[in-house]
Amino acid sequence: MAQKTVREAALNILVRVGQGGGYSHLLIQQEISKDDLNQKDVSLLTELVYGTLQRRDTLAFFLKPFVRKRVKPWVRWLLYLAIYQMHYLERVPDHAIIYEAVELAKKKGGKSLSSFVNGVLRNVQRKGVPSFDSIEDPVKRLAVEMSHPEWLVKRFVRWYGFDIARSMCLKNLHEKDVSVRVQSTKMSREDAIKRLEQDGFEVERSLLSSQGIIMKSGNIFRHPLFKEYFTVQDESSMLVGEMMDVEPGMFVLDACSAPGGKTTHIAEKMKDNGEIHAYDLHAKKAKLVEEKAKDLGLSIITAKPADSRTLPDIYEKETFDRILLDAPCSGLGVLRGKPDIKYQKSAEDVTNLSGIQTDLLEAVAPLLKTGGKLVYSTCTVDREENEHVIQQFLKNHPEYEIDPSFRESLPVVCRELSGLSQWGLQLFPHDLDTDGFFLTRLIKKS
Ligand SMILES: C[S@@+](CC[C@H](N)C(=O)[O-])C[C@H]1O[C@@H](n2cnc3c(N)ncnc32)[C@H](O)[C@@H]1O
Repeated sequence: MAQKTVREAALNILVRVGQGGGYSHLLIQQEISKDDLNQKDVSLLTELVYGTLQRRDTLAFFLKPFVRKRVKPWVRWLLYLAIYQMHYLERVPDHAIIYEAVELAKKKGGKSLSSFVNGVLRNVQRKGVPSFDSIEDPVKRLAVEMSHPEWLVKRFVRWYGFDIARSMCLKNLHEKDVSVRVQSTKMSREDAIKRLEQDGFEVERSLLSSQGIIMKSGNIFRHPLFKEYFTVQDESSMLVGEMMDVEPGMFVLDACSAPGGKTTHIAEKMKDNGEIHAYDLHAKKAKLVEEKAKDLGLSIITAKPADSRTLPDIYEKETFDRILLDAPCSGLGVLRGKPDIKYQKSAEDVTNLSGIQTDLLEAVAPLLKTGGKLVYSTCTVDREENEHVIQQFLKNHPEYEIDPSFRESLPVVCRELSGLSQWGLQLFPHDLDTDGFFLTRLIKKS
């Protein structure tokens, strides 16, 4: 695909995301599979879409002094796309970026629009973008500079203070390395690393999971062993499987399991011996868990659709040795890979989700055996969905406590992190370059 066409494809995706017509990561995936893109095109498309979307609010601030009238959404996205490249990317000279934007404007909107786009971009080039110093309020300034909505920045600052909020927002703007988990009943991590290095990949060992490998270069999705031996999973998610403290032969419940990343990890930890009962609200999603287990050659997982709030109707009390509640959440920890989320979620969503998380926890808690362990996790950095859910639960359930061995069973690199509290571990994206993630382990006292 010619570079100009990649820019057009990027613009089309941005416009669709802006209209609420799809998620950026899925639309990029669709575009990649539709066209025969080479690796360079794929990288450029991904960079243009994510970069522009990640910086949307900053780009709007940059553009404001140069556009006084209302413009159509696609024209606005075209200008954002061009200013993103002019301001943040060094590879392409400004005149080439402006030329391509003007050509695109001509193709989509005719001569007068192309003159408008040309005029705006030439002005931006000549006068430069406005300085953030013109925004007096520090929270507002941070929100604009880091392109995060103000309500969210306010919340981050309220929970964690200005410095952590700033580091987190900054990290959210940048892509992270892909990490994978090796199917440990089939291959050791060392053998996997040897094989990948022989095949030209650069990799690092994860410090959060003995099965984790961080890909520093190379496209793991195209590796011949990918489907049967590897699962793409953030290191923070791998930590959940590690912290489940399972053994072969156990009876395990995974209450919110799709697409099955953690379920299959737990099965691997159990050496595919025992039983895992996996549920997800949607039948289609529960199928994904079964398919994932099949690809990896794991036999102990049974996945079914159900609202896990109804599981007490299916199971006797004190049935399971281990329970995982990897709860549905706002996803505010995964903004690096899914920038759309920051513009879509609201404080009200967070509150609603914390209600669902509490209900799920209340429903599954009676199903744990005395002496059994329950891991609660989310991929968010919001206290209302994390510590507050756990605090409230423990207040109402004196039979439960935080597992006293939780802290010492964490990997060494996690033990001094600022997010480690009496309620669990809040991983920030800037701590260990993972997603933002919360996890804790409760134990039912005997
Ligand atoms: C964070 S995701 C789970 C990710 C999964 N554990 C993994 O590692 O691949 C949360 C899941 O909970 C499911 N879910 C939401 N509400 C639910 C409910 N009431 N009962 C069961 N599953 C639910 C969603 O469909 C979603 O797949």
